[in-house]
Amino acid sequence: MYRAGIAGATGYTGIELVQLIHRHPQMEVGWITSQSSPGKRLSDVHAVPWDYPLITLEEALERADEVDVVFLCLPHAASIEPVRAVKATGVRVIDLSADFRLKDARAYERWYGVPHTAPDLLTEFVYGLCEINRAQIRNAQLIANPGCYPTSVNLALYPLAKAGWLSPLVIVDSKSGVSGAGRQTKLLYSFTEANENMTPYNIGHRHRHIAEMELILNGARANGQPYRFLFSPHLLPVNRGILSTIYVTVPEGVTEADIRQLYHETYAGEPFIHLLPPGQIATLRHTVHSNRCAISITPADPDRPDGTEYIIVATLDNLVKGASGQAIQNFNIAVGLDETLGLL
Ligand SMILES: NC(=O)C1=CN([C@@H]2O[C@H](COP(=O)(O)OP(=O)(O)OC[C@H]3O[C@@H](n4cnc5c(N)ncnc54)[C@H](OP(=O)(O)O)[C@@H]3O)[C@@H](O)[C@H]2O)C=CC1
Ligand SMILES: CC(=O)N[C@@H](CCC(=O)OP(=O)(O)O)C(=O)O
Repeated sequence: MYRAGIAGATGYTGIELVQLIHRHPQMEVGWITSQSSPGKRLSDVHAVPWDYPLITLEEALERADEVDVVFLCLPHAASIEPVRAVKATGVRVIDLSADFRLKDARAYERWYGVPHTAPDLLTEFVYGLCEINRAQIRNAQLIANPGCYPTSVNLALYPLAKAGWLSPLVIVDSKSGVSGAGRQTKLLYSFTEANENMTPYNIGHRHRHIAEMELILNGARANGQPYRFLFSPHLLPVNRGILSTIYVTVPEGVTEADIRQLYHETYAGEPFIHLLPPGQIATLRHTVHSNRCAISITPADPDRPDGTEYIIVATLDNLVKGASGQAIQNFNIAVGLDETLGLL
């Protein structure tokens, strides 16, 4: 049995991890932390039947060697020092924050607005996008779990980028459920503000998740100019789920059948990629509460069979494939378990 420590277990990704670990036949909870409620029990904070004691992060780090893996479910910038402490014990780390996703400290500072205090560790982390980086994830000690929006966009576009069929300007329109913002009290995320409304935010070339799209999709491209991303996220009044609508133009002569074959070949045998057949479009219900990413491919104009414009729609659950489910998948791959354990 593998024992897991969860830092930030009272947050949305943390409580999701606790639930997933309870379904996992070879994992159990070691210790869990809270910033504001140490001394209480998990069942005092969440409506769950598990009353693990909540301890401080400091105490947890002293007990890092009691577990086989530490999941860090902390706000950005709060993971950096804990990573140093856990790394020194040799225990595996899966960081759900963005602190170790980028390879370059300047990019981190540009997108996150603060200098990175452990730039030496950035290149030691593997970017845990399971379907794309599986080989590097095997046996990795330090794994940076991807962001929720970029998981949807990168899985949706990776086949096109790798084939050199992705147009240089990538326009992405995404919607996220409110849990994507974490368990916070900002007015924008209150029920009365979010409900019966839809709010675009950080639209264009402003959102920090563009850095992860650049990392994976520019990395997949064999040659040519880097892609330019226009990415417009929206706050959608549902609890969970991400839907990304992506507008692409493929080269002349590439047919819908070619594109479908490319996606089927790229994702052959992938347990968590659901490619929708012609005529179907991915919806939130295809993926909420699952670790799946659903992808649909739709020619833009039904009257132009030789048209080159397509709309790719990708959906996932931001707390599962977009966070804690992918973290478990990463753990399974890293230690050599069947990667679907606890996730089906
Ligand atoms: N929500 C989502 O859909 C996704 C989130 N992520 C990333 O995962 C991480 C966690 O997100 P999420 O679960 O939503 O966040 P939440 O705000 O819901 O939870 C944060 C957790 O961290 C604890 N905490 C807060 N500040 C500190 C601190 N300074 N030191 C130690 N513990 C602290 C909180 O404790 P308490 O509340 O008990 O005080 C809580 O347990 C973030 O980096 C986020 O960007 C990634 C993908 C998707
Ligand atoms: C709705 C909402 O606010 N979503 C968050 C994304 C949350 C997330 O995934 O954070 P990471 O950066 O760790 O990936 C946002 O747009 O900032």
